[in-house]
Amino acid sequence: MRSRQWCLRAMATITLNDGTQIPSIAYGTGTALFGRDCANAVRLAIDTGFTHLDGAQAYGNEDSLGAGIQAAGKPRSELYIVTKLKGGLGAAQVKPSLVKSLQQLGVDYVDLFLIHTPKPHPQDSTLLELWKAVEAVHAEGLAKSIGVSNFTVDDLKAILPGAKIIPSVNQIEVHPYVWKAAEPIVKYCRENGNIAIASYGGLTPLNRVPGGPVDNVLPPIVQRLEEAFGKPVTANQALFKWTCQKAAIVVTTSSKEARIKEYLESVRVPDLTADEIQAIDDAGAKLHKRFFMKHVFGE
Ligand SMILES: NC(=O)C1=CN([C@@H]2O[C@H](COP(=O)(O)OP(=O)(O)OC[C@H]3O[C@@H](n4cnc5c(N)ncnc54)[C@H](O)[C@@H]3O)[C@@H](O)[C@H]2O)C=CC1
Ligand SMILES: O=CCc1c[nH]c2ccccc12
Repeated sequence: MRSRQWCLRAMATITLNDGTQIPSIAYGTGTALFGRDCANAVRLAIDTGFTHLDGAQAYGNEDSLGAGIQAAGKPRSELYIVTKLKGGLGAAQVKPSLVKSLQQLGVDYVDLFLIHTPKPHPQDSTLLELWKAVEAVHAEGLAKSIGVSNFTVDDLKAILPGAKIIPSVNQIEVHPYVWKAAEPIVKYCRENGNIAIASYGGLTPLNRVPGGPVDNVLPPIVQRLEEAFGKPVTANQALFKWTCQKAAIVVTTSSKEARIKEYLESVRVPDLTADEIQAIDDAGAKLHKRFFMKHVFGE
C-alpha cells in the first residue's frame, strides 16, 4: 500500500443540486491516458488518495479503468466513478451503452453519468430525447447522478424546459485563456438550477502555453501562498485554486506519483485573494486558446 497517510486524509467534497456529494478533484482517464491501458495509473491514483475517477466510453479504456479500480481494492462506497455517453449515440443506445460501461468498469452503478458532447448530434434523437433516456437510467439506479459535458447555454436551453431532472454537472474546459467564453456558461448554470461546473484542461496555461501571460503572473502569487500555507506551493496548485474558485470541480491527470500528490495537496492550499484572481483574469484575457471541443464551441 502506497502513502497510507494520503489515503487517510478526507477528500474535499461539494454538494450537487440532487443532494449528493462529489469529490472536488477528479482523476481523468482521457487526454494523456486516452486509448491506453490506464490500470496502473488508476491504481496509483487511488492508492495515493484520489476517489473521484473520470472516464468516458469514447476514451476506449473503461475496461482498464475497471481493472485499476479492482486492483486498488477500495470499497465501492468510497469511490466516485464517472463515465460519459459517447458522442453521437442516440436515445435508444443510452441504456445498452451504459450497461456495457458498467460491465467493463466492474460496478453495478456509476456515481455520475454525463452526455459527453452535444455534437456530433445524437442519432435519430433531439438533445431533449437523449436527456430523457439519461433520466430513465437514473430512475433505474444505474447512475446516481446525471449531467452533461461541453453543453453551451443554447444546448442547456434545449433540454431544461422539458427536463424532469436538472443536470447536476456540466463538465467544460475552464482556464484563464477560455474564461471569457466559459464565464457565461458558468453563470447560466449557477442561475438555472445550480448546475455544478466540472473543469477540464485547467493546467493549460502551464503545460500547453508555457511562458504565456498567465505563467508569467503566477510567481508572486505562489510566493504569497507559500507564506500563508507555511509549505511549498507550486504554480499548478495556484492555478487549481483559480479554477476551483471560478468553477468548482477540477478534473486533471498524471501518471506520476509526485504530481498526483501535488494535485491532491492543492485542496489544502489557501484561497486566492480577489486581487490575485483579477491578476490571473487580466493575464488570461491577453490570449484566447481553446484546446478541446472546438467543433462545439468554435475557436
Ligand atoms: N469532457 C471532456 O470533453 C473532456 C474531459 N477531460 C477530462 O479531464 C482530464 C484531464 O484533462 P487535461 O486537459 O489532461 O488536464 P490538465 O489541464 O490538468 O493537464 C494534465 C496534464 O498536464 C501535465 N502536466 C502537469 N503539470 C505539468 C507541468 N508542470 N509541465 C508539463 N506538463 C504538466 C500532466 O502530466 C497531464 O498530462 C482528462 O483525462 C479527461 O478525463 C479532458 C478533456 C475533455
Ligand atoms: O474528453 C475529452 C478529450 C477526449 C480525448 N479523446 C476523446 C475522444 C472523443 C471525445 C473526447 C475525447
